[in-house]
Formats: sequence, structure tokens, C-alpha cells
Amino acid sequence: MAPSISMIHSSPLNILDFVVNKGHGVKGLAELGLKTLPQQYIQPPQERFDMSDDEEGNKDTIPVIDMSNWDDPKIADAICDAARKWGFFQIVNHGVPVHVLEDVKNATHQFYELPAEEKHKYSKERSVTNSVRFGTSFSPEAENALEWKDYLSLFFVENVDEAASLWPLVCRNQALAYVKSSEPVVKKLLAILMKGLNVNEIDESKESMLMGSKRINLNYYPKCPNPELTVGVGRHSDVSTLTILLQDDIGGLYVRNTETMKWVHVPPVNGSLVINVGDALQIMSNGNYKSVEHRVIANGSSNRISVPIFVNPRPTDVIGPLLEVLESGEKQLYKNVIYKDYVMHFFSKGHDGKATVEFAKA
Ligand SMILES: COc1cc(/C=C/C(=O)SCCNC(=O)CCNC(=O)[C@H](O)C(C)(C)COP(=O)(O)OP(=O)(O)OC[C@H]2O[C@@H](n3cnc4c(N)ncnc43)[C@H](O)[C@@H]2OP(=O)(O)O)ccc1O
Ligand SMILES: O=C(O)CCC(=O)C(=O)O
Ligand SMILES: [Fe+2]
Repeated sequence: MAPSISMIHSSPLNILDFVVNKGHGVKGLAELGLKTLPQQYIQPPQERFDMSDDEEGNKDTIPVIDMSNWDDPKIADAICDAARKWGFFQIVNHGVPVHVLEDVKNATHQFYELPAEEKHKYSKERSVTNSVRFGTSFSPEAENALEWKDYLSLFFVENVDEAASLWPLVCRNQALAYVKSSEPVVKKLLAILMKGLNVNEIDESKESMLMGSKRINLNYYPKCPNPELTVGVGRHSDVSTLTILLQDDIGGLYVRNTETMKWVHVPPVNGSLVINVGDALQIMSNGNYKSVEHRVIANGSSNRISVPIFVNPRPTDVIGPLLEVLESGEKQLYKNVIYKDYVMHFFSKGHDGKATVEFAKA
């Protein structure tokens, strides 16, 4: 029997069962026509978005960098400066064809249009592989309040073609095309960022640490009955080396300006990709490049999707500040950690802003 709103609301346990265990996700919950947000999603006041942060006066914006002349030293400087100051920037003329971006956005919608029982096949409990996971919120077992987001997460170490044979058919080719066609710009960005740290050659071991594994997430944020009480994604920094984020035209991603501590909107720019430094690169660069806190608000009038590619070390890699950086004599801020341990720590708790990186503090 299809559940009714009153059945769902009657017991707090039913919400979790419906959303997490039965695989309906928050999309299924939103489609029941809820008028009020279930209590499990109510965030503490300090984690809700204060709309006064988004007033006209807050005119800060992250840089938008044109990559068409990427080997121009001015472009390289702009990229390294943005990674040092903001940890975030947008790129245009990046070489990933517009149709590839449109196709992966459409495929994301198509995946979420599948019946719940179809998506549930990819849940942690049922998926035939750890590398394909459909889930909701961030770490529902560890969070005090849930987040208003569903995701499909596709992971691979090096060989994407092999991994992709297990990805859902409805989005497989489109996700694959997006991963493959973004690879040249990822390599260019990493080469520029490494040069900015006096690393002039990326050998095999560095290549593994910088981009030995990837995770592509298809995120879905359904329309929310009380967006002011919850979040799409709570304050966090990514644990990746770099993240390449494709967003649709709805908006709602905010980045912390680490000087003013204000939240700055990342406006959708047609055809652009949002790039951000993750914790792994903050650690390798000994804090010279910043992995900055960001969050996504919930939206009361529109569904939203985004498709981040997290470019990571391999799980077994040991990461720490690069020798080339420490040679200048700066104090070592981070110790060496096994990347898998770092990621397990990240997933073992709810989103807690910049606290994850404490795990690697020297
Ligand atoms: C979901 O909302 C998110 C996600 C993010 C992600 C931001 C990133 O930067 S992702 C990049 C992370 N890096 C990697 O994935 C590369 C390294 N990966 C690994 O080392 C492994 O895949 C692993 C993460 C350590 C998982 O190892 P495995 O041996 O396969 O063990 P599992 O039992 O599958 O998982 C262990 C533990 O982690 C949780 N978890 C695993 N994968 C995910 C995932 N894709 N999404 C959410 N949670 C995941 C899982 O809950 C397991 O804990 P249990 O207690 O449940 O057993 C940013 C913001 C977001 O809102
Ligand atoms: O949806 C977005 O714009 C950002 C999502 C995000 O920060 C993440 O998945 O790590
Ligand atoms: Fe993120």
C-alpha cells in the first residue's frame, strides 16, 4: 500500500524508514505533498541560513576565469590566487562540450524519475558494489539533523570504463562522457596549481595522490516545504584534491569568505564549472591552497540538481605536505595520513564545517 502523509507523520521512525530504508529519498517525501517539514530535518538555528547574509550589500563574488588561453601566465596566476584566497572559482571556455554538460544534467533528472524500488537497488544495503551508492542526506546514522538531499555516488580508482559497467544504465554513458571530457581541464588545473607550489613535474606517485581516484555524485535537492528550517547540504569542506562542480540554473550554493566570514553566493553561469580546492590539496599544499567551507540552501519553489566530480588520491595513498613546499622552510602544518582513514573520518560524523581537517593537524 502506498503510504499517506498522515501515516508518514504519525511516527518519527516512519520517516527514516520511508526515506532511507525504503529508498524513497527526500524526493519521495516531497512528492507526498508535505505541508510542513518533518522534525528530523529541522536544523539547529545556528545552522539555518540567515537571509540577511544575502542582502544587496554583500557584493562579493568568487572569480570567473576564462580558460581559453590557459597557458598564459596571467591565467595561471589568477587560478593560483583564487585557490589561495577563495579556494573556489568558476571556469568558462574549459573545453568540456556544452552538450556533455546538458546530457549529464538531463540524465540526473532521468535517474531520479525512476521508481523508488529501482533506485533502491543501488542503496548501501542492496548495491552489488560498494562503488555505486544511492543515498540521502550525508551520513544519516551519524547526523543529529538530516539534510534535504538525495544522491547517487559513483566511485572508481583509475579505470573508469571497468567501474562504469555497474553504473545505472539511465545515466551511465552521460556520467562517463562528463568524467572523460573533464579530464584534460582537471590535468591543466592540477599542473598549474602544482607549479604554483614549485612542483614542476607530476611523476606517477604525485599523479596518484592528485587524481588516482574519482567520485561522481548526482545530487538532487527537491522543493522543500520549510526551506528556512533546514539545509540542502550543511557547512563542510570537500575531502577531495579538487572538485569540479556542475550546477543547474537554480542557484543556492554559498561559500564562506574566510576574511569577512560572510557567505557568498556562487551564481549559476551558463556553461561554467565551479572548481574548489578540497582538504587533500589543502594538506598537500601545507595550507597554501584553501579548502573552504560551503553549503547549499534548501529551496521552497524549485527542485535543484548538481553533479560534482571529486578528484581524489587513491584510498591507500599516504598524503601529507609536499617536500617541495616544505623546502622553503615553512612550518609543517599537517602530518601524513592514509587517505582512506581521512575519508572514513569524514563520513563518520555529520557535516561540521572545517573540523575534519583537524584529523591531519601536525
Ligand atoms: C553524500 O553527501 C556528500 C558527500 C560529499 C563528498 C565529498 C567528497 O569529497 S567525496 C570524495 C571522497 N573520497 C573518496 O571517496 C575516495 C576515497 N574513498 C575511499 O577511500 C572509500 O570509498 C571509502 C569512502 C573509505 C569507503 O570505503 P569502503 O571500504 O567501500 O567502505 P563502505 O562501507 O562503503 O563505507 C564506509 C563508510 O563511509 C560511508 N560512505 C562511503 N561512501 C559514501 C558515499 N559515497 N556517500 C556517503 N557516505 C559514504 C558509509 O556510510 C560507511 O559508513 P557506515 O557507518 O555506514 O558503514 C560531500 C558532501 C556531501 O553532502
Ligand atoms: O550542490 C552543490 O552545489 C554543492 C554540493 C556539495 O558541496 C557537495 O556535494 O560536496
Ligand atoms: Fe561540497
